Amino acid sequence: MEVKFNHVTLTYPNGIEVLHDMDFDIDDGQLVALLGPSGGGKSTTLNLISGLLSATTGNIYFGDKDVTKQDALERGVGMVFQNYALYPHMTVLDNIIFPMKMAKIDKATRKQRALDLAKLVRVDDQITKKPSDLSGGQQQRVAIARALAKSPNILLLDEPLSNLDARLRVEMREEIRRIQKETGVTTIFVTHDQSEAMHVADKIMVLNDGRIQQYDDPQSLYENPNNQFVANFIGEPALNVISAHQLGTEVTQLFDGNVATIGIRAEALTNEVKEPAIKMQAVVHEVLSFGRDRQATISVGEHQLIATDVTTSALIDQEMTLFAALSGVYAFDKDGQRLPLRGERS
Ligand SMILES: Nc1ncnc2c1ncn2[C@@H]1O[C@H](COP(=O)(O)OP(=O)(O)OP(=O)(O)O)[C@@H](O)[C@H]1O
Repeated sequence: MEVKFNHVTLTYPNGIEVLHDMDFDIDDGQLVALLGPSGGGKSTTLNLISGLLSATTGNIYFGDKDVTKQDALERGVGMVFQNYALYPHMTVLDNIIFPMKMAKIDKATRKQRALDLAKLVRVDDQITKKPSDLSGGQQQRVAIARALAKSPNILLLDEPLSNLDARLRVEMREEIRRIQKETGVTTIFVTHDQSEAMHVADKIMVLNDGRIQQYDDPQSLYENPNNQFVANFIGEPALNVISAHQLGTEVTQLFDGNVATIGIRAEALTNEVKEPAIKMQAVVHEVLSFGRDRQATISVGEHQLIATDVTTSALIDQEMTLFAALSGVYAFDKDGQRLPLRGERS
């Protein structure tokens, strides 16, 4: 089911507007991540979609239907929370059956559907166990099956992986993607972990200060960030940021507008010529190798940078010329808005 926000705002009872002019469409069948730092507005946005919160102004649509005034039950959403919230005294199967029992779906139908869902989320060999006998990942699978029990219009996941250890997180994010693709249910997923969002989502909405910073597919967010916030938030290691005056007009004149800072991706920086590239005088302090990865620490004037494509042949502690491939170099104005390369503005 398509979700549409039409100029939605939310003001909490304390009078503070925390979401400003949210205007977006989520296509039917997509997996969308709401990504941003703490306090950015992710949970508030999710709760507006679920109906747990009501929009202060603006309208929310599911497909062609205006659901702005509907509560969570009427909207038919399935929700999964970070703490699973399974019923501890019920078996896995009964946990999945429970919402269908409440909805008075007949016994045989609900049992068959619960068995099908247990199979879908791959806990069909665990159905007689209690939640406490399952691993965190298995509990989360059951929580997803339970949320899908009533065939929701939309599936909402609030930081579903944050209680799992690193290895399980990677496994479960692939599982969420698989389950979502198999069911085709439009799914919205809250996370503060950029790598999680980049791996699972068809599109990512980056939220900060209650505003959409950018809403795009993962590759475009990485390659073409709208502003300094998005460029900083997406990518590991974080973007290198250098003041414009450090690099001089030779670099700033490549861009249209008043350049305040330049951002350089760690993998764009190299000691071997890459064209087209900008040049800078730098000192390489150290090049460390970690298996197939490398990481160099560098200074350019007063700025400390991290580079992942500097070879071990670089001179250490001596000034040398480094190159930054233009595809990984972004210019920002004083407000952090991205400036285009000269002649690139459409
Ligand atoms: N019940 C509330 N009353 C007043 N302000 C609130 C309430 N809940 C959240 N806020 C404020 O709304 C803003 C957005 O919060 P929200 O919880 O949506 O952010 P978030 O991105 O989900 O953060 P987190 O990752 O920490 O959960 C914050 O400034 C927060 O302080």
